[in-house]
Amino acid sequence: MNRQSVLMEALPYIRKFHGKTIVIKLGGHAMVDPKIMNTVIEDAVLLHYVGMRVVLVHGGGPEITQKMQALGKEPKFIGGLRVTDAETLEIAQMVLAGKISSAIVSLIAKNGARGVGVSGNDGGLVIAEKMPLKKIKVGDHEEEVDLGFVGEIREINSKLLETLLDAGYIPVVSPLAIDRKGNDLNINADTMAGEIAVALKAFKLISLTDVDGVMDKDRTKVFHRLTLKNVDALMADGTISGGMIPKLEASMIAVRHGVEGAHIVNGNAEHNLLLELFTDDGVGTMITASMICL
Ligand SMILES: Nc1ncnc2c1ncn2[C@@H]1O[C@H](COP(=O)(O)OP(=O)(O)O)[C@@H](O)[C@H]1O
Ligand SMILES: CC(=O)N[C@@H](CCC(=O)OP(=O)(O)O)C(=O)O
Repeated sequence: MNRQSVLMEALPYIRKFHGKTIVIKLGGHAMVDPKIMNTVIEDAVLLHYVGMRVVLVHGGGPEITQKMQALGKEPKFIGGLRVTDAETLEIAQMVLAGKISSAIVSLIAKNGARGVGVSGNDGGLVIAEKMPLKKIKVGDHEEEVDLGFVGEIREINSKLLETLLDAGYIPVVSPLAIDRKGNDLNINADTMAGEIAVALKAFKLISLTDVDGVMDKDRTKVFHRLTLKNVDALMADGTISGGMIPKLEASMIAVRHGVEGAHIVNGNAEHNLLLELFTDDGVGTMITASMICL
């Protein structure tokens, strides 16, 4: 394709997205290579400069896991959620709000825009409650397990984010929350991104991860377009597992509540964010309420 066609393909999208809110979730597995991470932030800053209201929500699961292991703690996940004791919560706070958020804000500055790191507990942004006991299958019976300091979101007060966006900042949100008594809770970053997209009435929710999109059971084929009904079926037949579960649950919540499209994209290839948004075919998986013709 010549340069002119590339531009002509992108321009209608640039016009359509102007002034719209986009929530981009940076998965921990998509933040491994510093060079690619820089191109992701470069793209996010470009979206900001073409007039989109960009909110970044970051993860950091792999780095929390690494720190836990270095301290001799064994990480445990149930349904894609980390079992979080008091010490693990402290590690999560240090890694997420202390390190990753600050690094992203600096990268935004290097790319010529202004980012502000906020955690779910800043300004009462995310109010959650401790998650109730989860039922899991052990052999032929069910057991109830306590996930510890993991939160279930009850309320998002998006005013803080709107204020930052109105003032021209790119908010960088860490997946932590507080309960109504001010106790800290760990939140899955996909869930956080989905709920924030709903609260901000975002146009798009983009999840950058380490796979090319939602794949079939033997992981040979990527589904480029899925409806809510398709996702339900893939969840039910066991095609979806591990970290993809909260990602797709969050995508479904977002789309059910008015977000036009939730996208799962490989963040480990340069400029995939732009290719997904500004080309007709995209590169990852787009989830919509029903099949739409482009
Ligand atoms: N059907 C599926 N298609 C693609 N990936 C899947 C699927 N089911 C489970 N996964 C897993 O989900 C992972 C992405 O989730 P996760 O590890 O939590 O990423 P992130 O840290 O980017 O949020 C993939 O690396 C893959 O192992
Ligand atoms: C409750 C829960 O699971 N919290 C996550 C928060 C970070 C996260 O979600 O990071 P990724 O997006 O990289 O997976 C955790 O502790 O790993």
